[in-house]
Amino acid sequence: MVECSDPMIEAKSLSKFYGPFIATRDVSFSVPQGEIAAFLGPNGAGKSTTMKLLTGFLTPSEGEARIGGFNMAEDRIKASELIGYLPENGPLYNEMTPQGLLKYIGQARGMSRETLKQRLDYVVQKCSLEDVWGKQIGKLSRGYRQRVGMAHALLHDPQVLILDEPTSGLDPNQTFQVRELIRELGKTKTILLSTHILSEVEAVCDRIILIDRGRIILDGNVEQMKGETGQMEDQFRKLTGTNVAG
Ligand SMILES: Nc1ncnc2c1ncn2[C@@H]1O[C@H](COP(=O)(O)OP(=O)(O)OP(=O)(O)O)[C@@H](O)[C@H]1O
Repeated sequence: MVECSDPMIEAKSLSKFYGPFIATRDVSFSVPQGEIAAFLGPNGAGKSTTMKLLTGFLTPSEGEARIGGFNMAEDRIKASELIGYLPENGPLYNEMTPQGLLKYIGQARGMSRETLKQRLDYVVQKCSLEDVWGKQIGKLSRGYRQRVGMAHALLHDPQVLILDEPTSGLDPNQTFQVRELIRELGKTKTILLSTHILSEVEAVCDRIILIDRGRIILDGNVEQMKGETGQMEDQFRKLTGTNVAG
């Protein structure tokens, strides 16, 4: 367990340019230990790009990503060990089964047999994977693939979770279950999650970071996000000038 006086998640002036196109510009925020922060913004605002920069899947054009005080560019292995990352669409190995994939990942991470068994039991139960444990991932529904991705992110019991639309593709029962799981995990972990479901934010998050066209336009609590009308959707529309994504 890293005891860290620095923020657990820190974006410092992160910019990502694709040729002349600016995906993110000067994105700065930090999430302290034990906080659940929502990362909101319209489609194409730069949420996934920022999450990929924070997790080291993309290299920033400018700026710095820090996890648990470790600079992702300089201490990538130490920083990565602290992170569980649920990417937007996989990557999952379609020809493997959840059982095969998660065992393989646990072994690659150097887990002992006993620890791996305990962690597999935990993620199977928490992510409700019993029914699909031996099926090919490529043949699973979107919701089940999402749950395998969540199990992948949780397997090594990381201190920091970066979850890109964790409830996307889930039915209402599963959405409720994952929300409860995130709430439970938030008691001990630091979480940054992106979502388009504003009710979810109110239900689980302490903090809201809103991005639009690559720039942070609000960083505050739920009350600040509700604004004058007391409705997050109104404030979202007002600040981003677009329709609320559903
Ligand atoms: N490899 C790339 N090359 C060029 N442009 C890219 C690339 N990857 C992302 N972009 C662009 O960067 C912008 C930000 O994309 P990003 O996926 O981060 O948005 P997002 O906020 O996660 O959107 P969504 O809510 O739709 O998932 C978009 O305009 C996207 O088209």
